[in-house]
Amino acid sequence: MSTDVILKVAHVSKVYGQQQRLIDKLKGQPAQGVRAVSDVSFSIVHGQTMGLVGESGCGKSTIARLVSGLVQPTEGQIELASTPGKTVRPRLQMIFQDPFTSLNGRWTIERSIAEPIIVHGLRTSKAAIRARVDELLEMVGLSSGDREKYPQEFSGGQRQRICIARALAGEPDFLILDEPTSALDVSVQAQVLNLLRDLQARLNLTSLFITHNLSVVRIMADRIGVMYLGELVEEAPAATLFEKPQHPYTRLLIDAAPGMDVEDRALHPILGELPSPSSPPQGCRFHTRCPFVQPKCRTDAPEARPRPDGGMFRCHFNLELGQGGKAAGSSLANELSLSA
Ligand SMILES: Nc1ncnc2c1ncn2[C@@H]1O[C@H](COP(=O)(O)OP(=O)(O)OP(=O)(O)O)[C@@H](O)[C@H]1O
Repeated sequence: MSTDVILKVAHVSKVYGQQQRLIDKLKGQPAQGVRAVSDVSFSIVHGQTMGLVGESGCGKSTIARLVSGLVQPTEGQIELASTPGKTVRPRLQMIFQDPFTSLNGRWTIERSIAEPIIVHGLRTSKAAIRARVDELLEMVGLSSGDREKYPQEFSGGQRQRICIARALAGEPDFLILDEPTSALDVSVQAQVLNLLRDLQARLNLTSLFITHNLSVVRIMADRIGVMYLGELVEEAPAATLFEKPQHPYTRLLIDAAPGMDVEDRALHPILGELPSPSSPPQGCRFHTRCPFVQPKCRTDAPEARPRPDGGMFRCHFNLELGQGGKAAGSSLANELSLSA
């Protein structure tokens, strides 16, 4: 692995529940598994954030669980390295969606934040641990006066700040943030995102940021991966992905997100229903909803193709803006065309 690659995910797949159910056995049917993640590859270099975006059920949280080691891949490899210059085993911390269940309600804030410091032996004396807890509280916009309080005494946004302080207390080489602001009031989301952006820059954090919100991922990530039915269908630097999406699904998601406000919480629904991950369509998985579908798409699964910016996309065709540009009232399929 090159020196500054912290996370490398190579051809990873995850099938849940592959054991044959009795009912299927009696009916003579094969075991049915949910292929939650299929042949996903990406890398994250030191100091960068990769955003993973996609509709509910596309496999984002499964990627988080695979990277954190909570579940094992059915196929493929995941390698995690330490920050350049460090010699200890790489450390990973997670920040979850729900700050209400992520903290132990019987522990003071000080105990919650001090625990990773003690477990990893990062400070040893009582005074040094306390000083570090205070420093972390200040870093996330809270104060040393909050040390003796319990999680119940804080609002959702404040609790998420405490979860962030606790995650940073372990001095992780890698952070996974799984929908860290989705459970918060809209007014609080932007504050927590601003804090995370500030910390990213100050601490040169390396992270995987999972969200179903396109505007959030645009603000937070250096690179973005777009997932559809367990597959990474496009991956590219954030700026160029939004400028020139190559996969029809990415293009439709961007087009369907008016205004791109942080408050704009969910991905806007796009045409058609999401097929079941237990029986994904043959050929290109997106063909049942693609406005540009061609006969080949129904039979052949597209390989990953390179983008000029070093990213990749999985489509047999090239997406091009039509001659007339964006005409009012016309459908997306009329504005864009595919070329082989
Ligand atoms: N433990 C499990 N056993 C069986 N199927 C599972 C399990 N966990 C997830 N799945 C299935 O795998 C697919 C991917 O789920 P996953 O939670 O990774 O998606 P997601 O994109 O994170 O969705 P959400 O945003 O709703 O959490 C879904 O069809 C889900 O029902």
